[in-house]
Amino acid sequence: MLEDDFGREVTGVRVSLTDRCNFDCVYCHNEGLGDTRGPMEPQDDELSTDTVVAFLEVAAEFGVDSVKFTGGEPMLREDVEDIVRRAPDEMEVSMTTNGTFLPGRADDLVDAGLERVNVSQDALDADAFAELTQSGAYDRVLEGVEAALDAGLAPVKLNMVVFEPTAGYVPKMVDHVAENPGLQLQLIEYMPELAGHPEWAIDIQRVHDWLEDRADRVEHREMHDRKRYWIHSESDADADEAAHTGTSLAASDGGVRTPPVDARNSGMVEIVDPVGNADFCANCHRVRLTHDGYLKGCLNRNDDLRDIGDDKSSMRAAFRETVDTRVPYYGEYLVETDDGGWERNDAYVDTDGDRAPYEYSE
Ligand SMILES: Nc1nc2c(ncn2[C@@H]2O[C@H](COP(=O)(O)OP(=O)(O)OP(=O)(O)O)[C@@H](O)[C@H]2O)c(=O)[nH]1
Ligand SMILES: C[S@@+](CC[C@H](N)C(=O)[O-])C[C@H]1O[C@@H](n2cnc3c(N)ncnc32)[C@H](O)[C@@H]1O
Ligand code: SF4
Ligand code: SF4
Repeated sequence: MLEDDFGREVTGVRVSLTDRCNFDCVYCHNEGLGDTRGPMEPQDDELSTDTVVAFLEVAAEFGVDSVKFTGGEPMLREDVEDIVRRAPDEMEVSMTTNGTFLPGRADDLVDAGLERVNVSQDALDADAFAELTQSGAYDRVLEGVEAALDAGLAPVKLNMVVFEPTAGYVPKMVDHVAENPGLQLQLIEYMPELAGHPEWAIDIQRVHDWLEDRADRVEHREMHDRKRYWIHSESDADADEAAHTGTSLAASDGGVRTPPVDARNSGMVEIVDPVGNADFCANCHRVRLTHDGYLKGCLNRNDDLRDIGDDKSSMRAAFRETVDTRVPYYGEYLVETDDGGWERNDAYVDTDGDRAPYEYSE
């Protein structure tokens, strides 16, 4: 297993299969690949099926035991099933998707070896969903979640980005997963680093505090030192109160409610809180492959992109170099200033990437 200079072993790879998407979510960081907007058709710069598989085989040689397929929207590619089928047996294979293409394909993905899936769902309300994703596909996403559950993917995690426009929906989403066996929830702190709009962020600690108050059990996940809360669902009356409390989660004075009185079921809620979190970065064990064949050591960086080339020897070299040079983003690449802000560490001002950064536009 390869380890970087900060003692972080690399155990996972995240592979963006495309930078295209059928949604245009207002918050999208697109895993650092620039805008998702553009043609929907397959593009010439996308890695071939064979290249993705060869890269995974190289990663397995280095002891990597999990792969996450992401995008853009990974299921816009017709060969996802093929790639999953050909992934090394020793790897846990998962995918993060907006869910719209799961109906009709979830069974084939399971046959191919997909073990679990994360589906992005930011709200339980069609209008809010449409506003956030700039799409009218709410019902289709719900069908996608059902298809994933029916196909036996376990767990099915709902990914919800928590920021000003969604914070009010947190309590309902928490109840939703507590009431539906097979579902789990990831509350993802809004990351403005690539997407801009820092003013949309809310204080994620308030969500931690609120969950802590409701949880029967709290666990720490080794990866990123993330916290997991096990939550009972509430009676309908409590859910109404929780929805009200959710509105106050978005308000500056915060909102903490009393524990549930009528517990029926239990669900897992995990908080993904990377922003300004040096502990999160100190426990980061994955490298990323872009849709057009560049390795990067950190989601937030685009100045260290390394071409994997076409053959396994260049892939091995790029992998080793990427691990050798990867650094925790918060705490090392960025260092905290006296006034609590973050500035780039002079040691990393001269970077040696092979490629110009991907671009975003408003
Ligand atoms: N900054 C940062 N954000 C991350 C990292 N991993 C996940 N995230 C955030 O969480 C989002 C959802 O991640 P997913 O790809 O669904 O899955 P995951 O939580 O990383 O992995 P699993 O829980 O194991 O499925 C990402 O798109 C990021 O916004 C990371 O290493 N660094
Ligand atoms: C970039 S998407 C790619 C996969 C797929 N299209 C989807 O939406 O699930 C991966 C995850 O990143 C999350 N995400 C996108 N932009 C984000 C941001 N600015 N802050 C936090 N999470 C974000 C999305 O919610 C989604 O769960
Ligand atoms: S569905 Fe995923 S990739 Fe597409 S715009 Fe939304 S977050 Fe970005
Ligand atoms: S080092 Fe980069 S990719 Fe890893 S957790 Fe920190 S911000 Fe995320």
